[in-house]
Amino acid sequence: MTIHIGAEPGQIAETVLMPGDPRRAKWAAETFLTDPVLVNETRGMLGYTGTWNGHRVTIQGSGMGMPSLSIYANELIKDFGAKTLIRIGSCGGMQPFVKVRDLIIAMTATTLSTPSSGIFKEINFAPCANWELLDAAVKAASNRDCDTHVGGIYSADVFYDERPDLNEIMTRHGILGVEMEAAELYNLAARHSVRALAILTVSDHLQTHEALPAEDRERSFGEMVEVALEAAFA
Ligand SMILES: O=P(O)(O)O[C@H]1O[C@H](CO)[C@@H](O)[C@H]1O
Ligand SMILES: O=c1cc[nH]c(=O)[nH]1
Repeated sequence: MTIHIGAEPGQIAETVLMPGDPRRAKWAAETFLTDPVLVNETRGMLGYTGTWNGHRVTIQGSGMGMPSLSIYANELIKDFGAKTLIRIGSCGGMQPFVKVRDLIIAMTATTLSTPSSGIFKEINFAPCANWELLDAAVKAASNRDCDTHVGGIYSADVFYDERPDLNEIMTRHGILGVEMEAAELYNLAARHSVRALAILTVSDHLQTHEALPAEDRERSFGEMVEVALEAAFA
C-alpha cells in the first residue's frame, strides 16, 4: 500500500495498462479481463487486476497530466514492481490525415516541460517508446480494421492552451496528436529500466473540431485496449 495506491503487496501485476480516465480503467477491466478485482480506489483513481489469456494484468488510472501520471507510475514501478506500462489514452488529432477514432502509437513525445525537467536541466532528453512493445503494437494494430499512425506526439501541460502557435509548430513538424502524459511515462521508464508505450485513440481533432463525447472516451476504445494487451504479451 502506498500513499496513492491502496493495493496490498502482490495485488499489482507486472504489466499495467494506464488510461488517464479511471472510469476507462473500470470499463476496460470489466470488458477485457477475466475475474477483475478492484485493487485501488484511493482518490477514486480506480485500479483493477485480472487476467488476459492467462496473463496477469492491472489496469490503473493515471489521472490527467504528467504530474498525476508521475505519482502513479513512480509508485507502480518502485513500490509494486511494475515492469511494463502501457498508456491507453485519448488524444487530439494534429494532422489532416489523422481522423477521429484512428489509433496513434507514439514513438516519441515532444514537450515544453515535464516533472523530470528539474533533473534534466539543460538536457533535451528524448523520451522514446520501448522498441519491443512498439513493434508488437504496430503488428497487432495491422491485424485490425482501424487506421493506425506511428510517429511523434506532443505531451502538453495545458489542455486549454492560450498559445495556438505551439500547436501550429507541432503540426508543421509532423506531430500526429496531442495528449498530456506520455513523455513523462517514457522518461520514468528510461530512468527505472522498465518498458513503456503509449497507444492513443483520436478523440477529437484540432483542425476539424470534431469531438467525441465523454461517454465514448470512457467506453468505446476497445481496439486500443486489445492492441495494448497483445503487445504486452507478444
Ligand atoms: O483520455 P486520457 O487518457 O485522460 O488522455 C487525454 O485526455 C485528458 C484530457 O482530456 C488528458 O489526460 C489527455 O492526455
Ligand atoms: O490532451 C488532449 C486530449 C484530447 N484532445 C486534446 O486536444 N488534448
